[in-house]
This record gives sequence, structure tokens and C-alpha cells, in this order.
Amino acid sequence: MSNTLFPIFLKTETARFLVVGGGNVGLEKVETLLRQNSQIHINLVAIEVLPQLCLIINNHTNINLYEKPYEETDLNTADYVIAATNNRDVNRLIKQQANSRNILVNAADQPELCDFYLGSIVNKGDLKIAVSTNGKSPVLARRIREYLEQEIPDDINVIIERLNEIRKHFKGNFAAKVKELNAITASFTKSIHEK
Ligand SMILES: C[C@@]1(CC(=O)O)c2cc3[nH]c(cc4nc(cc5[nH]c(cc(n2)[C@H]1CCC(=O)O)[C@@](C)(CC(=O)O)[C@@H]5CCC(=O)O)C(CC(=O)O)=C4CCC(=O)O)c(CCC(=O)O)c3CC(=O)O
Ligand SMILES: NC(=O)C1=CN([C@@H]2O[C@H](COP(=O)(O)OP(=O)(O)OC[C@H]3O[C@@H](n4cnc5c(N)ncnc54)[C@H](O)[C@@H]3O)[C@@H](O)[C@H]2O)C=CC1
Repeated sequence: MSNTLFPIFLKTETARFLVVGGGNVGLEKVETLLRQNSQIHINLVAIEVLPQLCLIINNHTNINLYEKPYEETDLNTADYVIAATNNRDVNRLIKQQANSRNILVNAADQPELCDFYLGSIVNKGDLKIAVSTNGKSPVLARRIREYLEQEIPDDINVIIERLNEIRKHFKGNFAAKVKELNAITASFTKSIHEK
């Protein structure tokens, strides 16, 4: 099998991210994390930090900045690491030291160093879709996100809320619940297509 990625949806309330590198890539990755949870906990370690990133840090008490070179002890408070320095050896060292502590690593421009990729993310209320091209074409992942954003109705969350009400109503009777939910949602694929 050539595409063995397994997508999971990570809860970010308690997850602690370490981002190493404060250039364009560090900035992009911080923005990506904040877009999903503006309160996400980030420690940012970088020798130099772009002014645009400084601005974001100043506006977020949940981001701590350490303006210094990366050290192994930076991993002490990390659950996930994003290595975004312009030094491939440093990125490799981060990967090796993090993995020896069972911490997962994303290395922005080195897929071979990644334990996980960041996906292109569609957000419509409680609906979230993450797209990956198995590392082959991030730009296509972005295009597919844009396509899905256009095609999926903005009021999809109203439907999700209603289905959730119905779901709660059937608590305890699993078979009846599944039957009812299947019947209600049967036309849905078709209606999205006809939109
Ligand atoms: C492997 C991966 C690792 C990771 O970063 O997690 C990776 C790696 C690399 N990206 C590169 C370039 C670009 N990345 C983007 C954009 C995104 N890249 C993202 C994810 C991933 N990028 C992971 C695989 C995802 C998958 O499986 O599909 C997205 C989806 C999520 C995010 O980063 O938030 C986000 C879109 C978000 C959105 O808008 O929806 C664009 C387009 C743009 O910016 O519009 C370009 C320029 C065009 C191009 O090159 O395609 C390069 C070459 C660098 C060089 O040439 O120097 C590498 C390195 C390499 O491939 O060797
Ligand atoms: N800028 C872009 O859009 C893209 C860049 N890349 C590659 O990704 C890498 C990073 O790119 P940029 O963010 O643009 O680079 P950059 O040069 O703007 O930033 C690099 C950052 O790494 C920090 N850094 C370097 N060594 C460090 C260390 N030992 N400890 C802590 N921080 C350290 C620097 O202080 C700086 O904040 C580069 O190798 C680049 O070629 C890949 C894809 C796209």
C-alpha cells in the first residue's frame, strides 16, 4: 500500500506544540495552528523572529517566545513539534531527539522527517474536513479545500445541530436511532450534488 496515512482529529485544548523557527514557514505553521484554536498552547523557539510573527505573539498570551537557538530541553514541555528552521541539520536533530522521547514531529519542508503532515482544512461549524495528497502536492490539497469550501453549504451546521438533537432523542435504542438517522440523511448526498 502506498498511501498509509491515517487521519486523526486531535483535541487541542491541552496539546502543547513546540514550533522551532520564526521565519516564513514558522509564521505559516503558527497561523495554521491558531486557525483551528486561537487558544492553542505554543512555545516558539527561534534565533530570530519575523516582525509579523512578533505581532501575533504579542496578541496571544497562549504563545511563549524563546528567542534563542534550539536546545533539547525545549522538548520538556512539548507534545508535538514543528521543525521549521532553515538548517536541515537542526531539523534532523530535533526529529531525532523528539522521537527518542516519543514526541511526534512535523518538519515543514522535509517530508522524510515528518511523523505527521498538516492537512488542508475545511471548516464549516462542527464539520471539519482535512485533505492530504500524501505529501505529493500541497497546492492541490489547497485547491481541493477551496473547492469543498465553495460546494458545502454554509448552513451545514444547522443540519448538524438538528441531527444531533434527533440523535440525543434516541439515546438507548441504537437500532432505532441508526434507522431514523439513515432515513433522514438519505437524500443528503444527492442534495449537495444538486446544489
Ligand atoms: C509534506 C507537507 C509537510 C507539512 O508541512 O505538513 C508539506 C511539504 C511541502 N510544502 C511545500 C510547498 C507548499 N506548501 C503549500 C501549502 C500547504 N502545505 C501543506 C502541507 C504540507 N506541505 C504537507 C503535505 C500535505 C499533503 O499531504 O498534501 C498544507 C496543506 C497545510 C499547512 O501547511 O497548513 C498547506 C495548504 C493549506 C491551505 O491553504 O489549505 C503550498 C501552496 C500554498 O502555499 O498555497 C506550497 C507551494 C506549492 C507547492 O510546492 O506545491 C513544499 C515545497 C517547498 C519548496 O519547494 O521549497 C514542501 C516540501 C516537499 O514537498 O518536499
Ligand atoms: N519560505 C517558504 O515559503 C518556504 C521555505 N522552505 C524552506 O523551509 C525552511 C524555513 O524557511 P523560512 O521560514 O522561510 O526560513 P527563514 O530563513 O525565514 O527562517 C528560518 C528560521 O529558523 C531560525 N533558526 C535557524 N537555526 C535555528 C536554531 N538552531 N534554533 C532555533 N531557530 C533557528 C531562524 O532564526 C529563523 O527564525 C528553509 O529551509 C526554506 O528553504 C520550504 C518551503 C517554502
